[in-house]
Amino acid sequence: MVRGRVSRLAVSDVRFPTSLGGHGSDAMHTDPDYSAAYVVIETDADDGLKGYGITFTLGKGTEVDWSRERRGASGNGGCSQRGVGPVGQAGGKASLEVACGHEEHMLTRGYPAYTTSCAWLGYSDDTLKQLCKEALRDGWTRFKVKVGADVQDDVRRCRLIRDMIGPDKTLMMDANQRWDVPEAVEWMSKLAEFKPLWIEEPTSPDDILGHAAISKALVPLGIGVATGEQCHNRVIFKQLLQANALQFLQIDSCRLGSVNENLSVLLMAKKFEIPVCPHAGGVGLCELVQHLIIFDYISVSASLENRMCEYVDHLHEHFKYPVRIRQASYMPPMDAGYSTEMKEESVKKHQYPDGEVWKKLLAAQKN
Ligand SMILES: C[C@H](O)[C@@H](O)CC(=O)C(=O)O
Ligand SMILES: [Mg+2]
Repeated sequence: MVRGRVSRLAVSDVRFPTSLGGHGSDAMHTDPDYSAAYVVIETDADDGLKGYGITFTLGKGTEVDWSRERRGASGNGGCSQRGVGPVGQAGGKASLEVACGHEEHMLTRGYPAYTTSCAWLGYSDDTLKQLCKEALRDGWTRFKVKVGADVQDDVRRCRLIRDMIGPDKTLMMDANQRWDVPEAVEWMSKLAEFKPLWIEEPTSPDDILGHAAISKALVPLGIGVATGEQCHNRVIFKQLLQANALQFLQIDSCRLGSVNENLSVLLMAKKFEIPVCPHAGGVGLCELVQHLIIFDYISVSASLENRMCEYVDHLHEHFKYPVRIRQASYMPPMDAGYSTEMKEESVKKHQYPDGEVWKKLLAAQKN
């Protein structure tokens, strides 16, 4: 039920200097500062009802989103008044019981995750080894490594990570759109010995037929194609599915405009029997997408086969309701809402360019 009317809208340009540590770096984005256009919508409701929205960017992109949101054009973020949807609305006693069983599974075991935190492209070999060691100790069994800038370097780093994690753990690779179609096939034939489950974003995210050609060429190597983190609407996903262009579908909670757009993609993936393995990380993407993927399991796909959600171990401390990871799985959020709300103090400190953190950094750069 709607309570109150919108009385104020505040947009903040929030940036985190992740580039300083090489976090988030890949073949295309060598020095990203994980950032967000963060929106707070106030209402005149008696109980002080507020909504929160977020759009993830790599820094400069916030300027674009910021001006759009001030004009009221964006709807990418989630207003945090809803959590994982009510289970068992599918109708009938049988489906209600199945949904309750799946809900129970989530509550006890959580939703399986993989980590990207060990192997950003800008990390040294020593950092990669150390982070793999720690991740294995913490129970991680699925790992993603960034590739695509230099093939010899990729061979070395993939060998390193495969040696660290052993032959039985799952390895994924992510090229962040760096290649053209023939290059993607050639490059992956050189990395096939490391047994990747998928190559992610092998080429331009808009090249649907290119993805289809790569998918076809990689079948004999046992490598799937994953994509979706840059797909901005359900029509692109529809065409990717129709063209057999992907074997793993990666929704992104902020890139797709609204929860509804995400839900329609979940339904299409179910129809085409393609597993959804969401993109996450960035600023708040893990917090948001956990709701969607747990909903997918309970109410849409009802399967965990070949499914996992990305996890990146940065910036959760800035959220009021951060994700909870246990044994490499997302434990269902227990608070109402879409987990979008950031801590006021974090927003204040990281405002660009006037927050405390940026004032210091920008002054140091001048000297
Ligand atoms: C620039 C981002 O860090 C990007 O590398 C993230 C990504 O591709 C992923 O997590 O997948
Ligand atoms: Mg990616």
